[in-house]
Amino acid sequence: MACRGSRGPRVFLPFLYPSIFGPNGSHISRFNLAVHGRRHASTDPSAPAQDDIEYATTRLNPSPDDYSMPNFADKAKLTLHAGPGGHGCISFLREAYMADGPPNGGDGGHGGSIYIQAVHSETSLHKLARRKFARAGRGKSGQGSAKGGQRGEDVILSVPVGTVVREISRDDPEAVEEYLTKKRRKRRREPVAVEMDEDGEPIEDPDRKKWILYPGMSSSERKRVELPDLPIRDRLLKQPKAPVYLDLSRPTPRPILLAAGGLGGLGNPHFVSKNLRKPMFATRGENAMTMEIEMELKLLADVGLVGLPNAGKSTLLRAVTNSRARVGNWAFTTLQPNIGTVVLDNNKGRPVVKSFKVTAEDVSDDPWAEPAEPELQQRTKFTIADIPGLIEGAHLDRGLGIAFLRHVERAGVLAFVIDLGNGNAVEALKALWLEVGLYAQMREEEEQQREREAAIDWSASAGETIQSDFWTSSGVAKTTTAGAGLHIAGKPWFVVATKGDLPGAQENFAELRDYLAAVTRGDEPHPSGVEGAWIKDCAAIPVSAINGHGVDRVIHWTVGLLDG
Ligand SMILES: Nc1nc2c(ncn2[C@@H]2O[C@H](COP(=O)(O)OP(=O)(O)OP(=O)(O)O)[C@@H](O)[C@H]2O)c(=O)[nH]1
Ligand SMILES: [Mg+2]
Repeated sequence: MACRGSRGPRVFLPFLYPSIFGPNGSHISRFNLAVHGRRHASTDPSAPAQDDIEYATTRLNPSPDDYSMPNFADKAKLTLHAGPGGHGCISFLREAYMADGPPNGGDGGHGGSIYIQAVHSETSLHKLARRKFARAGRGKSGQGSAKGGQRGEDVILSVPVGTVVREISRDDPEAVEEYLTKKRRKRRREPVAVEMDEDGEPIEDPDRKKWILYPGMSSSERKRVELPDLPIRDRLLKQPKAPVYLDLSRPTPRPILLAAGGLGGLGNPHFVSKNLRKPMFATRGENAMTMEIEMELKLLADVGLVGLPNAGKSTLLRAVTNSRARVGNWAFTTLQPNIGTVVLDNNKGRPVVKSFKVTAEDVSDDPWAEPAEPELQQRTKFTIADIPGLIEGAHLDRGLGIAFLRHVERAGVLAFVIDLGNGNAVEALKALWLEVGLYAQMREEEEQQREREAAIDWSASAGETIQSDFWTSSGVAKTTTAGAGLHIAGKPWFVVATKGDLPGAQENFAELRDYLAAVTRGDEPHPSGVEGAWIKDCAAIPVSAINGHGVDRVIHWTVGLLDG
């Protein structure tokens, strides 16, 4: 696969091509040795320092202002207001020669609900983060001539695949009402004294507030009117059980309910009985729930690049993809994650790199359907996430902290990008793994805490509500904690030893390679120190991303790990 835009200076780097040149360097020609000696012998005082090497401005060595930075947010907090129901109507048929017609008040419309859907077309939460709240439509009230009110408009929040949704709090006035009504009804069956308020006045039945009385009634009529028991109504949609926790790691074929709208009130024809032919009342629409949610996007790339600041991660991303990530010779050039796509088939259907992935395609339209049998599919591309650099002590919130690691947490493969021209590569790798290990530990503790909290049932009507259980029944499962730290340390990983063109890179690389061989043999512990971590084949691939040298091997190696 040809590297994109590899038009740097013609530097010959034999150690980037070990398959052509034997380990003893026997095939290196005199000319090559001369070039090599001039560029890499760090002991040579005439060797140019890193900053002295002039690189032409190319796609891989762009000027710092040649980049694209789409809007991006990986966190959002929203307050959801479901729509309240419209009121029922009190009305009677009036026609010529029919002065006293039957009741014909329409029912109120139901309030709109709020749903969430994970779609591939969204890549960021910035639109929702700006919005702060989402409000579904209110149901319209019913009208005369048996005209039902219009339903409130539903709201569907479209979020990127990889979003985790957590409920922070909810206020469901109807659930509280339902609970109190049940309690009151139970008490009414037992003879009790009428409840009095502080002034000794009898407390008005709270159920009365749920009725609308005919506006033409006098106040004495209002006091005398006998209201029936509130009808028990079936909910169209059950509120999801608290606390909502959704891990939308796959596109959802249908929107998932977050907050159901209130039911519309009933018009007066519903209350006609043998004894009451002209009911002068209707019911009010239900109040709707308010819910506060927090969303967190964990990008779903196949490969995650982890490295110290200024290591060359963004340059590597540019070299293997069409990304226009910002590159600059200073730390923290990248401030938000970049995703690039490596195309393996040149978009012509003919594979350049053969790769297969196991898919359990979520094409089924039914979220409750059994997951489909996995099948083998030709992989035509894979994605790489480049995140801001980590510095030593990032877990203590130094630099930009370790929060960005959430974007590589779900990657299938981790690629540690290490600058061969900047200090000992082995030490750099250990420092990075330390931060990654601490991050994994922190996430696992958070997860356990959340599970403990979820086990406590705070709701009054515990176990009574039925949820729309998409997340549990369809396999979009809650994240389960693996053994301590293993959910990241258990992933396949490799090292991309970059800036191979710099002086001293070769010795540094040789030390790194020996160290990784020892880790693979089991002579050295895994750099994270986690027991049982992945050490099947720890490799280091030397590249010079700025020249596009060696980057094809990164692609082949990654594909091997993804397929493995
Ligand atoms: N000599 C040489 N320089 C390189 C190579 N790759 C990247 N650089 C330079 O290293 C500097 C940093 O590169 P970036 O790609 O921005 O590094 P980064 O890891 O993304 O940095 P942050 O985003 O700050 O974490 C730039 O000046 C690049 O031109 C390489 O292979 N050889
Ligand atoms: Mg960068």
